[in-house]
Amino acid sequence: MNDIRVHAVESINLVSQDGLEKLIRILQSSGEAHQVVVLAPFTDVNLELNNLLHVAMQRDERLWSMQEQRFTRWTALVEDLLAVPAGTKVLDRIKQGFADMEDILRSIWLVQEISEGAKRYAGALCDSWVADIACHWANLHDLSSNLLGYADSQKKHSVEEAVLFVYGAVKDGQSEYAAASLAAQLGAVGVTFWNNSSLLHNADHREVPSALVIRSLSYAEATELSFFGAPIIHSHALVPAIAASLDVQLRCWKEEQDPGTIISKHGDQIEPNRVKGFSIIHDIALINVEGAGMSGVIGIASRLFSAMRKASISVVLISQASSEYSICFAVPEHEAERACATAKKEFAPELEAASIQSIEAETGLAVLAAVGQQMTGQAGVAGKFFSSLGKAGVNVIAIAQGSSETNISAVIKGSDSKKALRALHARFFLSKRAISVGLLGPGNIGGTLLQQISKETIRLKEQFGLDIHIRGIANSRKMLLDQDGIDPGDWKERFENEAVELDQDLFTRHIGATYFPHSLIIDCTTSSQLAEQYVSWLESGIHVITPNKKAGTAPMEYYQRLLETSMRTGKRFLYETTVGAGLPIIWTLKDLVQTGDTVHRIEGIVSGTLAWLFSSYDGSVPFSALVRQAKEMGYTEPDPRDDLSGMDVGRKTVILARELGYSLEVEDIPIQSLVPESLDGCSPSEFMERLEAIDPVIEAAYKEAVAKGEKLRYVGIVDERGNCSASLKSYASDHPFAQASGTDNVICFTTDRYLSQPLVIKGPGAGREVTAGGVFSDILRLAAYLGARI
Ligand SMILES: NC(=O)C1=CN([C@@H]2O[C@H](COP(=O)(O)OP(=O)(O)OC[C@H]3O[C@@H](n4cnc5c(N)ncnc54)[C@H](O)[C@@H]3O)[C@@H](O)[C@H]2O)C=CC1
Ligand SMILES: N[C@@H](CC=O)C(=O)O
Ligand code: NA
Repeated sequence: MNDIRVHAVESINLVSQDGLEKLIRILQSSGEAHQVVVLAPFTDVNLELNNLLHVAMQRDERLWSMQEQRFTRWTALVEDLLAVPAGTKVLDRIKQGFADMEDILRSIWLVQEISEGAKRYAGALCDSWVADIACHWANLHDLSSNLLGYADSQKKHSVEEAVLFVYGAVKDGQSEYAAASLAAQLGAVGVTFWNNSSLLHNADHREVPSALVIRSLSYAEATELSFFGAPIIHSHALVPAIAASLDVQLRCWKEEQDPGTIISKHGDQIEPNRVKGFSIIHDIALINVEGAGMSGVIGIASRLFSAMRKASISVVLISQASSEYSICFAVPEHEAERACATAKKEFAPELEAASIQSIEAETGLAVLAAVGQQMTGQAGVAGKFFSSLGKAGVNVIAIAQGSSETNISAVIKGSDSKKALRALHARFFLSKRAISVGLLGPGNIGGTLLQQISKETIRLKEQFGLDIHIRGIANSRKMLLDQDGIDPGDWKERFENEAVELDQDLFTRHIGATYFPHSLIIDCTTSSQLAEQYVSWLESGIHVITPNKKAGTAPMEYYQRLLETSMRTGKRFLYETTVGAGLPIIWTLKDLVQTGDTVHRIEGIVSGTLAWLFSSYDGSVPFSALVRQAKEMGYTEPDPRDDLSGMDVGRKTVILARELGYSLEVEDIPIQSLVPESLDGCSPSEFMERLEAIDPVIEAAYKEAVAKGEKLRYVGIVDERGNCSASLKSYASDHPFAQASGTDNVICFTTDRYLSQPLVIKGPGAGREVTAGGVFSDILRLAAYLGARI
């Protein structure tokens, strides 16, 4: 076998430096020693040429100036691209070509008619210039090249040069057929079809953005997909390749590095998926022929379809009930009326005799097909296909399975086609642990979480099959939605440019899309209004993860409903970071309770902000200045009054007490506020401006503690009876609380098992990294529930 590969380059602009450079790169990286490039007329060149011929036919005086402009453009191009002497030779040929063209234009002008021959000649002339330029360019880049007209190439059985450019007499769209035929004739190893639009995906990637590139197909699968409207594959071009058992590569010019799809004899056995792809034919009508008198009568179907054949109506799909009471078949919608009329004419006697009752067309439909040779005889594929459609609420109007069993087809409403494709794609191709994620509040924590996810996405997918698709991000005003996923490493710019006004319902519906195996909303806000939605999110199948304390401290009635809904629906509500940020507080407590320990008392420093403020404050820098720093560092609540008022600590103690089964409300517990009354009612920004008012209060408390040789610490307590409190205390310097530094939280659990020596958890309890890390752990915990082996 010759070491030759034939390339068909369709609709690709080679007449530019970028185009030529890319071509050389591609040819140089191709493994074969000899390459044949079959050029198809570049559409723009073609359009310009057609226009010129028409102007000549209309005897429009502008013809000659147009021709002059073309000449200037072509010569400038050659001068730009090619050095002397190669350039001079090409230029001479172009000059000669323009002289010939002038003769052709004059003859058209005279006879006012454009003959096919003139068109072909002019087209081939342009192609030959493109080939000439490309050929010289390749020679200049150390690829020995030659060019040949298509007719002459038909006599070739070997290729000597590194690259042979074949041009001319190939109509647009047919270069692939010509290339495949030439490849067969030359005994090439394969043929590559280059297109300029896209790679071949397992579903239309404009409708299913997460569609994947199909890597291998058998001839039968490729033919079937092309019949069902898959772009890129032209089944007629496959014919010579199939006859010669050639491998066919489908590649995209815009994605030079991607190896694309290989179509080969045994291509169905390479990829593990039994279903290779989904395709859809839009604008279909279903013609229903119904009548009790058809049952058992021989020849009805054959009369019907031969009538369609005679009328040249292409029948896309046929489905007949086994009762033979009805036959329905799909035709292109624009043929619906003619198909009905043809059938009515054919069966006029039967209609008259009422043995056929009706022949009617239903329009606005689409045919959806699953294609894959390995589906054959596989129980369950059809079940999965139809149950996915059912779950997505797509009504199946008719069903057909090709006798080759390479496809299963369903007729559905055209308006359902996007929904159907997405549902099928998710079910057949997305990992079972693909999660549609919506992030509310891309601030300190949410923003850092996105960074962390961005760094780990690939590893999580490879290691655990966990496929995180961030499909929505929203702040309090705007939202960014994306079907496939927003790159978490690059969300900010997209958010700034593309985000639209926030529509909470739309956001939730988008994240909860049924065609994703799992959905999750991460609430990184402090919003109570959002916390009130958790129950409905869980009800609609969306898991919830949050560092927001508002749901955990909502009125008991709602809180209990939330837990009950999570239990009943199996959708998770995870909130580890609501106490002690990333520290494992909630899960430790749950473990103690669930393993039968009795928790008597929880006492601790649970505010990272207050911990940092009191361990940093020594009177040298005003307390207010430290508060500003704490906010800068991302320790405080969005409104730092939530920390300084003790409310944040109060909320955390309530969350812990509720874990122990106590029923209580935040409003009912004593909380000591450090915020002077004068600052209570002002706005958050005004509060920050007038923060100095807090300094005397703290200074006095600090001096008092120092006088006793103690340190100030703000602590939360859940006592033996479940009473909670939050207050500022002072501790002797050998007390574990006094020794805490930075944002350290220190939480002591006194239990039956940890009685004389309480169980102590200590570590940073606020900050962007640790908190986002804690939220991320909750995501992985969720993934583990969903079956990931993490
Ligand atoms: N900062 C920390 O160390 C810790 C924070 N948390 C909690 O994490 C949450 C987030 O805190 P930060 O990131 O520091 O706050 P932040 O102020 O930096 O970010 C909050 C984000 O929420 C958005 N937002 C507010 N209301 C919204 C709404 N209704 N819909 C959509 N977006 C809305 C804001 O636009 C902002 O993007 C809070 O609940 C906080 O209590 C929990 C543990 C530690
Ligand atoms: N502002 C809070 C953040 C964590 O919940 C704190 O300082 O602890
Ligand atoms: Na925690």
